[in-house]
Amino acid sequence: MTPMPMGQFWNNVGSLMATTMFVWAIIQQYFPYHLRAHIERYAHKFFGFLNPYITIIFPEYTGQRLRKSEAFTAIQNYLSSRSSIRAKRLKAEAVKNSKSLVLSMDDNEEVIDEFKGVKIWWTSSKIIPTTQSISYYPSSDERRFYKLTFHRRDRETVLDSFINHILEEGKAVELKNRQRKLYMNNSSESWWHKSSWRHVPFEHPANFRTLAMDPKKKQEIVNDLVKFKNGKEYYEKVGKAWKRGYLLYGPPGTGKSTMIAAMANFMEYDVYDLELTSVKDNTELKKLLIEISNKSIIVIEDIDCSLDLTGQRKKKKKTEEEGDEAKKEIEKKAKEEEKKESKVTLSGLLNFIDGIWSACGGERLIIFTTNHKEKLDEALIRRGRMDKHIEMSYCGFEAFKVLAMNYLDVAWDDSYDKIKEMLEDTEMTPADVAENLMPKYEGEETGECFKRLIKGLEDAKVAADKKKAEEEAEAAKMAEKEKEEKVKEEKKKAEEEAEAAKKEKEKKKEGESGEKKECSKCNGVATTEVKENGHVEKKQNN
Ligand SMILES: Nc1ncnc2c1ncn2[C@@H]1O[C@H](COP(=O)(O)OP(=O)(O)OP(=O)(O)O)[C@@H](O)[C@H]1O
Ligand SMILES: [Mg+2]
Repeated sequence: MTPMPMGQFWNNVGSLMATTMFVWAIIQQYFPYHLRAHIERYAHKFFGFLNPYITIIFPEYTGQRLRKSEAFTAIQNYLSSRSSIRAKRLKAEAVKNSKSLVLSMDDNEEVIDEFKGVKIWWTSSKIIPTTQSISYYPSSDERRFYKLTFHRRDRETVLDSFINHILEEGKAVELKNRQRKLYMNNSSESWWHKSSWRHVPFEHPANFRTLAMDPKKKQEIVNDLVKFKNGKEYYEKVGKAWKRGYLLYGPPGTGKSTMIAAMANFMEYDVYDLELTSVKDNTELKKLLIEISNKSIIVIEDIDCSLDLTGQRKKKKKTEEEGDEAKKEIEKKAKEEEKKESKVTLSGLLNFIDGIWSACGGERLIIFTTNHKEKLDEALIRRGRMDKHIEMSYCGFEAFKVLAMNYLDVAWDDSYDKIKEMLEDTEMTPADVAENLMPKYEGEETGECFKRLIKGLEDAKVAADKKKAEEEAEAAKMAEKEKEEKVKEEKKKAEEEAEAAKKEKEKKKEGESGEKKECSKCNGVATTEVKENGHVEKKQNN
């Protein structure tokens, strides 16, 4: 048999395709829906019989688009190392302080992979819905996916070992290229954002070595973090979600935010900085929670100022005195403000931290910071929600030694004993100590910096003493005022009592003179006094 010429072959393929498309168009036009479904099923079977290739789809999101699929991310990372060799259109992303680029396949690209002699095709695609629906979230309908195609004779190799291989490799690549990120939540008004979080690379240089605090306390925190990081099995064993809450409290400038950054660097976690005031309501809070990845720190700074978490909304101001127009205007403004105001409640936040949803994903730290621990609701900081309470306090001598090393590169010297005494005597935040220690011009001497600190401490002491004296004077004034008030009150009470006694006496006197009159009336006849309806009647005795 003579082989078919190439031109004729392509002619035949072309006409076959044209016929198929024509037949399909007719079917779509004239066949009722249920018949079409039957035809489609059989057509699939028929083509499946002819087509020896199997495909597996890995969509980007799982569970009704709530969570990003781990498999998708792993494949993305795995392919990033492969596509640089084979794909022609690549997407580039800078990682690790922009020192290297990670390349991944662009949409609708294909790469050919090989594993144990088996040939595999990867395609990256996205489906853009054809329906002209009007949506607030135009881009959120795009569905990206990876398609894996292989010959059916390689089914075992692919399903049994290749898929495991890519997941492991993908995770390894992710670890290698991981650029940690700092996330912030999008305002609920910015509906055009696909995700609820935006991010920038996390590049804070803080670490536990440079963090100034009592070394024992610092070591305790480090031990706690290490225990948490290695605690996957332990948490499973005790049936607890793999998360831990820290409450950092203390005056401004004592290193709470610095501690968070040091923790993130130590644990190699991403940081999610949650701004509660821009979260619309509890449902949105849950949505944010679901999108948070594992190995992360969720931070809510200044929790006492974030929201009115008692569930009480601001009371409307009285507008009675205002004119009608002004009243309407004020009401309109109040309504607008209420619309903008976050409706997140305390119970919503409690559930966010320790509710059923909080167990979606693991290996998470939740950190609250506050300047006023006493203002927080008991339920919010109970163990289980905030497991460890860490007080960040004023700069002690140990903390000072760390700062001196950080800022001036000097170890402790006995000649500065004065500073030690002063630090014990004065309350100065590490932020202030650090600022005093920092050289102010190129080549400034260490001694100069210490002198500045001593001067700063002296000033702080004078200011603190002055403040204390003022407070004491104020307290004495208040006490004096209270005493005066008390004396006044007692005097008033005594006067009132005297007045009441006087009135009573007069009443009694009046009563007696009345009785005497009656007696003169009854002229020696024995009588009995009977009180009836408030009237006094005299009845003659029998
Ligand atoms: N314990 C500390 N160790 C090292 N540096 C510190 C420490 N505390 C404060 N600092 C320095 O002071 C600056 C302010 O500290 P930080 O922002 O961490 O304070 P904070 O407690 O978060 O304050 P606030 O309550 O106002 O948010 C930091 O930039 C840091 O350089
Ligand atoms: Mg802070």
